[in-house]
Parts: sequence; C-alpha cells; structure tokens
Amino acid sequence: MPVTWVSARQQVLVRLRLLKMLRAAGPLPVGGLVMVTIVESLSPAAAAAALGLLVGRLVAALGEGAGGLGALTLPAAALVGVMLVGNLIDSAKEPLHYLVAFRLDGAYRSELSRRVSTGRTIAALERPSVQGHVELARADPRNWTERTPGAGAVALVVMVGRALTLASTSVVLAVCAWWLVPLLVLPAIAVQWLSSRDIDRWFVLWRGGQTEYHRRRVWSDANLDAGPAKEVRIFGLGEHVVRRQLHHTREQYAPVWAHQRASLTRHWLLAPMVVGPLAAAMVSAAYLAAAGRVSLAAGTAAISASAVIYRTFWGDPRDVLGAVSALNASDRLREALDVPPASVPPEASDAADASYASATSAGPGRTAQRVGTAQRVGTEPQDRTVRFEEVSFTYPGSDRAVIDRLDLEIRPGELLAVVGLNGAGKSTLVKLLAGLYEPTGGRITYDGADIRDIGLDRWRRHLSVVFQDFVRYHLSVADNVALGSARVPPDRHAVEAAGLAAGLDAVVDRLPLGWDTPLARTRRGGVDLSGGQWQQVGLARALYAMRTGARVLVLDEPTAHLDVQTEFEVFDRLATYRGDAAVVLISHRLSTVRQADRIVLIDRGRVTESGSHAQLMAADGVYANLFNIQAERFRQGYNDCAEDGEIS
Ligand SMILES: Nc1ncnc2c1ncn2[C@@H]1O[C@H](COP(=O)(O)OP(=O)(O)OP(=O)(O)O)[C@@H](O)[C@H]1O
Repeated sequence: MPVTWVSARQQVLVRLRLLKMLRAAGPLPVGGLVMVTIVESLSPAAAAAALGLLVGRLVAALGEGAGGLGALTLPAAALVGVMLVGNLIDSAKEPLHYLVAFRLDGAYRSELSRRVSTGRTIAALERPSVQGHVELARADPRNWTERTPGAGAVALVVMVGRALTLASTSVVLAVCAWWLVPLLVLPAIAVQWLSSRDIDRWFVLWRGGQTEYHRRRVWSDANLDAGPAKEVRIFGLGEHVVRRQLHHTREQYAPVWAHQRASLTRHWLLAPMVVGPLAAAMVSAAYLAAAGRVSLAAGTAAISASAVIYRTFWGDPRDVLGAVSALNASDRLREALDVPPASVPPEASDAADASYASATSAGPGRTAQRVGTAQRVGTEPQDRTVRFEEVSFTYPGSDRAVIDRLDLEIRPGELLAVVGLNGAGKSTLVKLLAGLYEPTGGRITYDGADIRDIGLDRWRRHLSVVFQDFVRYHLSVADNVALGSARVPPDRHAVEAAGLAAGLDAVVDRLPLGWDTPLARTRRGGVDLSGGQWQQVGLARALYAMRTGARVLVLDEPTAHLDVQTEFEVFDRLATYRGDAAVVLISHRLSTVRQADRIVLIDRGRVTESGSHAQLMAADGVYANLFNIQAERFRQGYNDCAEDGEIS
C-alpha cells in the first residue's frame, strides 16, 4: 500500500520494528554489520582530517627542507590506514549485508507462511484485497517498488551510519568555521525533502498500476506456462496474447515514465541548490586558510569534508519504503486472517489433543487394511456422530443462502452418499464440515460439542477430505500420499497400504522409480499421471490420513475420472478399509451411490430426500427421477455399464 497513506508516527514505529527484526539475523552478523557501518561512517571525516594534517605539514616541511619530512609520517600513515580500512570494509560489507538480510527474510517468511496457514477459515483468503496483502507481504520482489524487510533493515542501518558521517564531518567543518555546517546542511535537507516527495509519488504511481500488472500477468502466463500451452496453439492465441501483454505493459508503465521524466527535470533544476552552497563552502574554507584565519590543515580538511556532506543525503529511500510497505501489508493480513492469538505449537496441541487422539495402524498386506481403529485415550468421544443442526451459510459478499437451515447426521461406520444437481451446495457442505467456512446460522457438532469449541485444528484431525480440486504436488508418489498426515513422520508401510486401498499399487508398479517417482515431467525422471490416476493418489492421501485417527472420510467426486472397473475395485476396498470411520461420498454417478447405506439429496441448500436407494426409488421423488434418467442413458449406450445403473 502506498506509504503516503500511513501516518508519520506509524512510519517511525514501523521503521523501529524493522530495526528490532534485525535480532532474527543473529548476534554475530548483526554485530559485524554495526561495526562495519560505524567504521565506514566515520572514515570520511577521518580521511578529511588526515588529509588536512598531511597537507598542513607538507607545506610546513617545504620551508624546512628534508628535515621536516619526518613530520609527514604520522598523517600519511593515518591517511593510508583509513584508505586501507575503507578497502577492507568495502569487501566485507556486501556479504555481511546479504547475510543479515537473508537471515532476517528467512525468519520473516517462515512467520508469514505460518500465519497464513493457521488462519482459522479460508473465507478471508478468497477476498481480492487480502490476496493483494499476501502479494505485498510475501516480499518476493517482482518490481522496483518491492523490497524485502531484510533489505529495508540493512538500508536503515546504513542510514543511521550516514547520520554518523554527517555528524563527524560537521565537526571537521566546524573546526574551520561553525557557519559552514548550516551553509551546507540546510540546503541539503531541503533538496532531500523535495526528492523524497518525488520518490513517494513515484511509489504511489507504481503501486497504482497493479491492476494492469495483474492483467499483463494473465496474458504472459498464458504464453509461457505449460498449462495453457495446448489451447494457445489450438486456438492460435499466440499473437493476440502478445498484443494484450504489450497493451497492459504500456498502460502500467506510462504514468511511471511520465513522472520519471518530470522528476529528472526537477532534479536538474535543484542542482544549483547543491552546487552553489558547496562552491561557497569550499571557496570560504580556502579563503580562511589563505588569509591565515584558520590553519591550512583545518581549511583543507573542511574542503574535503564539504563534498562528503552531500553524499550522506543521497541514499535510496526505496529500500526502506518497499520493506515498510511489506510490513504494513503483513499487519493487514494478520487482521484479516483471524489467526488464533497464541498459535499453539504442534507438539503442545498434540498433547492437548490426547482426549481425542486415536492410535491407528496399517499393514501393507491386502488383508490387513483396516486402518483407524480408535483406542481409548483419556476421554474418547462417546458419540462420534457429526450433526448439522439447522446450519445456514451465505458466502461473503453474497446475499443468497447456499445452505439453508440444513439438518443432517453423519453416523460412525456409515457410508453416506450426498447427491444433488450442480450448484446445490454439496461442496459447500464439505467446506463447512471441514471448518474452512463458519456457518452463518446453526452449528455443526461432533460428540455433542460444537466443532468451533473443540477447536478447528483439533477437529480437522478427525477428518480426511478429498476435494474435487485436491493439490497435485510436484513430489514423489510416496510424498504425495504421505502429505495426508504431515503431523507424524512419513510411514512407507502405511503409504503403501493406503495406496493399495485406492488401487494405486497397479499404477506405481508401472512407474520408473516406483513410489519414488516424481509426479511432474519437469522434474528429472518425473512422469505425468492421467486425471484418474491422480484421483487415486488423492484418494490414497485421504486414506493415509485415517491412520492418524481421522474418523470421517469425505470424498467429493473422487471417482469422476476413474474407469468403471477401477471405481468398483476402489469402492470394494474402501468398504473394508474404512473400519468404523464414517464415509461421506459426493457423486453424480448414481450407479455408484446406490451401494451407500444412506443417500441424501440436497436441493437449494437443504436435505429434501433421505433413505436407502430402495426407499428413495420407492418414494419416486427427485432421486428416483435422476436415477431413471441416468439408467436410460446407460441403456442407450452412453456408458459401459451392464444394466440399469449397475457399474459391473
Ligand atoms: N467461494 C465462493 N464464493 C461465492 N459463491 C460460491 C463460492 N463457492 C461456491 N459458490 C456458490 O455456491 C453455490 C453452491 O456451490 P457448490 O460448489 O457447493 O455446489 P455443488 O453442489 O458442489 O456443485 P457441483 O455439483 O457443480 O460441484 C453455487 O451457486 C456457487 O456459485
């Protein structure tokens, strides 16, 4: 966000915070940085003083002949020493700056990731304004305005060093004549102030072009990313995409360049404000020395120090502005994300979760697939039924209730199918169950307690969900499955057992590196899986989660891409594998859901029909109608099923 929107007090506070963040870089690098900055800051004044002394003694020595040359040794050695130290400091400065910024940024980014991933729900993350904060806060510079907090903190230290340079060179000037200090410093402050206003304006203009930047990215990604590459070629989009990209680039940059041109002109107009006082100071110091009103050493040192004064004002405030802007965005993110006040470290919350913990085990063999047998630890839940009690939900920014006073029970060990037309609210139901959104009315309970009171993090340990858009990590097959339960160390046996239940073993057998094959062709030895094979990976991931105690398995369209035979096998194994866990299956394939213990039909956010397949068919309602339509299509050869709604 533009820095000019932030009050002066906040700007000072955020800069102090940047300096405080330096602690994350560790005492040694920060100590080194401070030392190097102090030495570097004092060296211009020291060099000016040594030069003055050297010139003074040199002129005196000229009168005394060779005998007076000995007096030059000390100032000459001092000058050489200052230059040598300056040289050494120069070579150590860059790596130190890098190390401090790198460490600080590492700590900052870890904290940011933690904060974003521990937000209670995902509702805030979907807001465009919050996504804007995420982009700025992530401090991964993509343009001239963005800087990392590490770069900003180092730049602040350098600025403090410049103040030290200003003070020490002012002392050298004052030894010659006190009025040289205001003569040089006051116009320099005025020029600096005008320049920073220019940079602030530039910053605001640049940030104002973010919409155009995002539009440009849409087009440039279309041409450069592998995903859209197919359509770009099929529809001949290449040239069109390039034109759109150029258009948005021009729109984004035009105001910035116009400002840059104007600012360059202003800069030249300001030049006399710098050069005039500088020339006056140098001539005055020379005159004072020539007139014998100050020593030659003091006059020469003042001339040398005059030039340094101006250099102390020419730092790039953009380093600090960019970092301040990242910190402001991360503050806004904290407010928007509703992060729990004291985010409980995993180990502590594991211990606290003892009352709900379930120890599970999985064997690799085909017969030892029952995973998730809960052991009573502390106060094991008595009634593991999940209840939706008059639950309503309206998405933020909308006034239509997607879920409308819905009542539903999910019983332990039950295979419950949820069906309904597109947009009926099935996926929303799953997101509410997972606590990714909070109901706007009613409550969801487990073991009689509101899941919000159980604690969403703790509640989610009882859940395992395969979303329609589950994540396809560019990692090995085994890692993709083991990410179903990152709270415990990966267990290859359990991975293979879950893979077997999901029918993944046959896929893995054909992969070049078996379970270790990376699932991305962009990686060495990697492969791309088909849509159905990926679904089996997603399914295995959810089944793997059950080994750490997930008691409710939710599958949102898990078999849409599976062929009929694989789907049948997967369900057969799932029935054995689930043990006493509840399985909620959302599917449009009614031939699949007829096997469920109970089927509920969702219509406009409410349960309108509930019962077994036979009961619902006998009731001759919407479900029966949908089933008959699908069966008729199967009969006409639109699917490879043997008879009405049957999958084999
Ligand atoms: N993040 C969101 N913000 C606003 N509205 C949303 C959001 N996600 C879904 N909706 C709306 O909520 C309604 C229900 O969507 P949902 O995805 O729950 O339906 P569904 O029954 O799962 O549909 P499908 O069978 O097509 O997957 C839809 O009208 C959809 O437009």
